[in-house]
Amino acid sequence: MTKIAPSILAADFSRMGECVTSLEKAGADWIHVDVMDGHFVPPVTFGAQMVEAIRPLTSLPIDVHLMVEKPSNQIAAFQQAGADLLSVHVEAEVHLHRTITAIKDAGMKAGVVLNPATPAALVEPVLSEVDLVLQMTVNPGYGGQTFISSTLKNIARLRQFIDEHQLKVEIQVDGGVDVDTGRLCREAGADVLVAGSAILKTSDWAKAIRHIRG
Ligand SMILES: O=C(CO)[C@H](O)[C@H](O)COP(=O)(O)O
Ligand SMILES: [Fe+2]
Repeated sequence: MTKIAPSILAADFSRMGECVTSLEKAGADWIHVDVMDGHFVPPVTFGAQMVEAIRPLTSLPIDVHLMVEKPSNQIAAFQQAGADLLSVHVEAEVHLHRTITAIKDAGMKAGVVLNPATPAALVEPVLSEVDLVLQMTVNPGYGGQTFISSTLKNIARLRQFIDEHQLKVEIQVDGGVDVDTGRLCREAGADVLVAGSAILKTSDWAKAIRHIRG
């Protein structure tokens, strides 16, 4: 079954705790935390302290999407805060293999992330080492953007590579995902759909999660 990872970027930040407990009740599979540093992407959001704050409120896996320069500097802080999965952008990390190894050595699952214009081939050498590959379906930095359909080709290519090599890697997609674009991503081979606006900006989160899951 397709997993749904609601992004708390779309939450009311003054009611974050309530938001996380409501998402769990509404049927979310993971909680997606978008960390932005004002350098890799223009906005600044939150860091390991947010993970520490929400960790006691949910038993769901906390899935951290690091949109930061020098992601290796953040590994210890997110491990101590209780993150389950740490994903780093291939565009932000020169020593990708070393950073993936450090994330796994710290006891977390490791993910690699591709921007829409980054060729999928760039992560193929490390796919046997990671738990997750995240294909961005918008340019990172903001919620509520329009899905970029040319990314579907990357999703299909990743699916083919993973199946051909019989790898245990989940394909996650993130950005502009709703009922319609979520279906296209599932058909292209995605396993985990991140959705912010299409869940949190509606009045019935359980219904939105059910419909996006398909
Ligand atoms: O990584 C992200 C932005 O960089 C967010 O996870 C993503 O944009 C989710 O928001 P929405 O579903 O509203 O597009
Ligand atoms: Fe994200």
